[in-house]
Amino acid sequence: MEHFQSAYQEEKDRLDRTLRDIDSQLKALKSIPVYTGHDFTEQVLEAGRESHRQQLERSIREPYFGRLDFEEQGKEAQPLYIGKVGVGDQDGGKPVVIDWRAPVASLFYSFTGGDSASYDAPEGLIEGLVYLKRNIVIRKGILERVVDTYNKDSEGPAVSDEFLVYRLGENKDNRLRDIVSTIQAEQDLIIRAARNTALIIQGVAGSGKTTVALHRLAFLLYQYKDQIKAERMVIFAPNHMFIDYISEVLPELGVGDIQQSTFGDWAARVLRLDQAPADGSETLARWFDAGDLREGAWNDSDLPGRFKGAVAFKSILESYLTRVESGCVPDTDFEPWDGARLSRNTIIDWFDGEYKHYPVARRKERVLARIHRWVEMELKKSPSAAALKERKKKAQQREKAYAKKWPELEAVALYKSMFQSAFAAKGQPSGENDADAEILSIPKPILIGTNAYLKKGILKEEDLAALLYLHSRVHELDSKLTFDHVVIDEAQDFSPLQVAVLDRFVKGHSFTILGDLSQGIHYYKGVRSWEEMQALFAPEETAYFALTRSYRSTMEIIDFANEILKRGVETDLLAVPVFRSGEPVRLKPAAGDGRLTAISDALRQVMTGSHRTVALLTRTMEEAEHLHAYLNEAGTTANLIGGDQRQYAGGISVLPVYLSKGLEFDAVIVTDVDREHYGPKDARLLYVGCTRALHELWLMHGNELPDYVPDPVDLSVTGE
Ligand SMILES: Nc1ncnc2c1ncn2[C@@H]1O[C@H](COP(=O)(O)OP(=O)(O)OP(=O)(O)O)[C@@H](O)[C@H]1O
Repeated sequence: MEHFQSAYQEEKDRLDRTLRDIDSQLKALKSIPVYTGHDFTEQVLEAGRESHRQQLERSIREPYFGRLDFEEQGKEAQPLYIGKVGVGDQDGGKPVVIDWRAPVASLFYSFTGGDSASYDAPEGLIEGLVYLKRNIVIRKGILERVVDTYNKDSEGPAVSDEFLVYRLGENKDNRLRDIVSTIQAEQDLIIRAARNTALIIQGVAGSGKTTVALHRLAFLLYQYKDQIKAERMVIFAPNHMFIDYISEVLPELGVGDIQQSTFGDWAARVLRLDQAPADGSETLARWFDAGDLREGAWNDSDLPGRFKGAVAFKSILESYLTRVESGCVPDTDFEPWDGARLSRNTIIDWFDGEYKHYPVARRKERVLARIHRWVEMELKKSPSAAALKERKKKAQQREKAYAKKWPELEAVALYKSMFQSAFAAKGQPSGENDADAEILSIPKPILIGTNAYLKKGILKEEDLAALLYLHSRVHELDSKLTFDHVVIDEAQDFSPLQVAVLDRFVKGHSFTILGDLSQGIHYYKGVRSWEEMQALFAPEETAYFALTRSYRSTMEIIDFANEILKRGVETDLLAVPVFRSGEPVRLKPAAGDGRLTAISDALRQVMTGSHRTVALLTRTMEEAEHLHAYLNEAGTTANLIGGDQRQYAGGISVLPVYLSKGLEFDAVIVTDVDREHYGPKDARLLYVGCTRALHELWLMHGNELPDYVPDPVDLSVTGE
């Protein structure tokens, strides 16, 4: 007790000193008049002062969150205070607060007890001793809590989770938050991994994948500030509401300007499409409406998304491109007017010789420009002004007609013509060359289906990766469109071809790819194993990490969700809970006429707690609309969330379970947990729903529970 009191007093004194220091730095900065003139050097200095001012203003509210007493070999032990931003002392000398991303700060996260400690620094491995690791909670400049997680002098467990459990027990509002004060060693390894590697991370639900990815971006920007720019980094997320949900973490970490996009939106920008083709509503309905629609559609060759997302599809595109390239130059000489002739052989020499190293669209452009120059030279040889005029006119017409004989080399046009020629060739005697054979390997139903909608000018989400691949092969990539680093969240719903295409847009395979195969509910397009992604890279270009601890939910919820997985999906990817106990999971009947009343009763009971966010997860969109209307009528304010939702407002949300992926709520009520709604293949979907809950989980069930829902008597589940 005495120790804690003295620790508290010690930290309070230190905090007062730090705040005074920051305050006087701020005052000094503010006393310099803001420069508004045109001198460039002065403008740069002013921008530097402004960003320093902003940093200090953030620091003064919460200057640091941790302390580490470290004795570097051969030096004296000293306390290091670690914060979200580094603060130097008034004279720019010794740091008062160390940035959490600095090499020495990694000890704060990686040290888990023991006699010696070390960390990697630019100058090599630094070794020494850790005496104290302390968490310090400061809110609005006031010291709230001091918790020692390691003290060399005291007995007991080396590093305790007490502080982490305290943080996890808090209620959440409508945004994801930073975790700088409690990053775990396994997460820190990923955050600080080297830049030029494709990291592939399998993390169970709630293991912090999204959070870790965002912290990694902030780390990369700090560590490689001269080589990486925020605007050239991107995080791909599944939908706009999710982007809104994560939108505050990066600014909190002091890094803005990082692009956040869905794959569809980005593809539409690159391909200059008017609109991003989304998963069609009929696809979603087919896959997420309860019932038998999906039966018999689980083979890859029946699933267009799986077929078009496979790396094998890339070789089909390649061989089609080879065919297009070899047949690009029209099979006639070029005659700008009668009597003048440029032989096809000369044109082929240009196309296949001098310009060979350019992408094909550029080769075409160059050849046509050269032909034009040749025409101009020839025109100069005209015998009279009248002949010149006449020839010029003819040449213009014929150049235009000749250019038209070249194939159109835009991605969409190429893709369409590929399907058309495959369609036309089907049923004909076997292909004349290898290229034909490749194209003809497209399964018939996919060929017929795709050709039919392409003809109508429709594109689907499943076509985007192939279109981007074609685009990147025929055009030179605009450097404005390339990335320094790419994060793919919910990557289990990405296809290998999507990643292969992105690899063409990113420097040095600099990827962070995160997902959870147990949450692979977009089965019709996503990956089935991480090897599918790993195979895209050479072994030395990629690294695999697994996150198995789950931080979001209580032990009761995790045990329950794990059981669903064990029974419904054969998997060894089970979550290990942090020791945080809460309410038992509740199973309540809600069927027939009393269904809606039972659900709203459950909601009322849940709302008596201190929860700030509660979700009602229905099985389909239609049921969400229905339930929402019912609650509204009963005077309960709730937000209905649909597929095109752009913002997440918190409070009570009603949404279909498949849209809840990636989000979390203090309490979750899953409705209609019965065999009619959750068929044998829906265990993953129910798992996603259950793992959205932080503190409380209720399942409202009809008459017959699916086999994979555990018996309330087992586990710590209460039922009725
Ligand atoms: N080290 C940590 N300290 C405190 N909280 C953490 C830590 N790691 C994760 N969390 C919390 O756990 C929750 C889950 O994190 P996050 O959403 O990033 O996980 P995820 O793996 O992306 O989840 P899912 O796949 O289920 O969507 C968040 O509330 C996050 O703040």
